[in-house]
Amino acid sequence: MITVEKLTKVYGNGDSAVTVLDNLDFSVQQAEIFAVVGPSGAGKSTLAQCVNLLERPTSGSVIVNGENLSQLTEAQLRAARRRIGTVFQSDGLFSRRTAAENISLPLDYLGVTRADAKKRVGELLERVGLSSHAKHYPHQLSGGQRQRVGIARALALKPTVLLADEATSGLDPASTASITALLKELRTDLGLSILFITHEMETVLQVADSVARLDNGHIVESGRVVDLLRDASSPLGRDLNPAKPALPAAPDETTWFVSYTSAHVPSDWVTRLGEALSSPVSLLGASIETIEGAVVGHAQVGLRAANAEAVIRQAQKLGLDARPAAAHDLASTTVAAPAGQKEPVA
Ligand SMILES: Nc1ncnc2c1ncn2[C@@H]1O[C@H](COP(=O)(O)OP(=O)(O)OP(=O)(O)O)[C@@H](O)[C@H]1O
Repeated sequence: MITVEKLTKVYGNGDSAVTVLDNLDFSVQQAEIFAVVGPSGAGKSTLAQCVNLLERPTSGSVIVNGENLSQLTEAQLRAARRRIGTVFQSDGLFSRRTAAENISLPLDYLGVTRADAKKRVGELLERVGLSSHAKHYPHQLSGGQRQRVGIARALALKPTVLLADEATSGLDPASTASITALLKELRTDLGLSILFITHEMETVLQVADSVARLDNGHIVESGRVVDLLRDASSPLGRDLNPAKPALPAAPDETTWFVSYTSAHVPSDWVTRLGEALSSPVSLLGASIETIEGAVVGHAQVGLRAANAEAVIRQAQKLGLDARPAAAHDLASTTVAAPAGQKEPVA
């Protein structure tokens, strides 16, 4: 488990002091992937460096499995860092060493016997699905495979927590999907606490159980991904699963934005809503995901003459939040409905 308490990092002093991280508080539970997402300059790299104590926080604590890293001496810190596996954006592999030799490095450094290192490397290669690539050099591997080797190396000393700093940045979508799938597998099988730092919002949805948005050194919003997606008023929830292109509503219809706020939305809710309103409901577009076994997401529907309060009430009964579509609900490629149709028909 990783706990970050009132973590603050200030660079420089006096007039030139810059507060890059301001009082951050969050924790990553055992068997949880916690993403920190933010734009360039938000403080993500600084956070990563403070978590593995390559940078000393100005104040606040980083506690890993009950041990406050910020209070350790340099020697104690070197030992503590071994309990944190780190995966970086660029895999950082040694080009003249094979995949197996790269994975073996932390074990060699610790003086593990050859036989034990060989056995452990074999297990790790299997764990990341690269047993048949043990003797390949980095240039003979794809970007995703190199990153798998990087992950295997990060796991060599059996850490309980894993820090993934832009681990999928620069990978193509298929490789990203395979790395996020591997991280989820490791979380579940090994019970790892994984802190996943990224600027890629779409990857957060694929990988994370919980997420915090870092902006200008502050955590501006955080929560479990599934809860944020079910909260129709959450900007982060909206950004995690943005509206996709949808059809425009027919001239006699108004576009409504409908989001799943409950775990029990019936799969035939479009039909049921139409029946309850005694008016057909046209499905114009939808973005539905399954997270933690529950369906979450949103849809745009076209509604004909219907009382707005009745729409909201009937939708609520189905576990949905319904409101007339606002500009941010409509993807940029949507052909907007004529201006007169923005208000619900009373
Ligand atoms: N050593 C330093 N001295 C002074 N300011 C720094 C230092 N390192 C980083 N900063 C500043 O801290 C802020 C956050 O930088 P950081 O690299 O942590 O952001 P980031 O979210 O990782 O951005 P990116 O995604 O572009 O790497 C920036 O304004 C940066 O200029």
